[in-house]
Amino acid sequence: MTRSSGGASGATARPTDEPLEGDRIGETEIGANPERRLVLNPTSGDGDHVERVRRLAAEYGFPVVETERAGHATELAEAAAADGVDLLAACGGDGTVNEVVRGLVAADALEDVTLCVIPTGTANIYASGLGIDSVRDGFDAARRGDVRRLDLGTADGEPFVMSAIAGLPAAASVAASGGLKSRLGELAFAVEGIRTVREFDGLQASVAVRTDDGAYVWRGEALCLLIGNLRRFVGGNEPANAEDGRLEVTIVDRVSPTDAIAGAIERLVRRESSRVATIEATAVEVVALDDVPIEFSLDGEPQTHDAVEIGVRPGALRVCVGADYADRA
Ligand SMILES: Nc1ncnc2c1ncn2[C@@H]1O[C@H](COP(=O)(O)OP(=O)(O)OP(=O)(O)O)[C@@H](O)[C@H]1O
Repeated sequence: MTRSSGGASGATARPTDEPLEGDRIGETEIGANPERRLVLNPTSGDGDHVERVRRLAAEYGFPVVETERAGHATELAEAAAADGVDLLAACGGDGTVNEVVRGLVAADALEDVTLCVIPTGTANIYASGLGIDSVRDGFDAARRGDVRRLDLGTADGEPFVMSAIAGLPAAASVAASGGLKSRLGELAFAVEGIRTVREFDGLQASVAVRTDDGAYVWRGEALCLLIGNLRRFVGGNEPANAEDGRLEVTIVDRVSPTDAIAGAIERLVRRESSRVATIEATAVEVVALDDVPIEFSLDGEPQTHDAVEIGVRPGALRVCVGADYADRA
């Protein structure tokens, strides 16, 4: 079963000037003057955003807490939830958003805290899927308070907002340079993969996918496994629908080492082929078939699993979206 289109099945597109009843900050769930806080990763992107973000944060009424090390944004988000913050800004790239959401999950605060995203990372793929293309956009989205409930992916309970990928792109992601990543996003991982493809043995895995219509099991050697929540890997670069309670699962078969990368790139950015299967799933179980654990990238952050249960929590995350979000969903 192939995902039908970039449209929002289940999510109704609406004119951006029409208020979303019962969901606007200041009127209902968050209160007229929400307690705000901003978690700032000073090292994200090229790192030259700190002063500007601090200035805008003051203008928009966000007290700032700054991370001091990797993983710290999770602790700061947990603390924010414990302090009764209603509106929490994640300022950084996709990794920072992921860490902040981890903190909200750990604090069991997804219902109490609304996330907004201030993009200062390298790729900022999640922010761009929300219709937020600049730091100012992020603050404006928080001020407008157009809150959507977006699906949250999970891998053995660990959250991901954007994607979980395994195989060559994950293996190569460590090598992807910032500049290339910025220009090409996930594709950069595959481009960098040219350098590592000869050492990449393929992903020996069983992938059991649950769909609305039943189950699908794939076993074999994959070049990569791409699981998107907001991110779409096949059929164009538009964001996927993250309000449908589904994950878009793409399996790219291993092909001969020489044309593997060229083929993968073509398929990743353009269309499906006989070597690519795309399925809309509610759950995925991935098990390594050899004794090599599978390296995953959750929103760009590395993880290793012998076996992993990937699922989706429909509408679990309250997120401020940008003005043109509805057009993209
Ligand atoms: N103060 C800090 N010092 C060092 N590393 C940090 C600090 N704060 C956060 N980090 C780490 O920075 C890493 C990169 O952050 P992030 O993903 O947000 O930016 P990016 O890689 O530039 O952007 P993107 O993921 O959008 O390409 C994360 O793994 C995070 O753990």
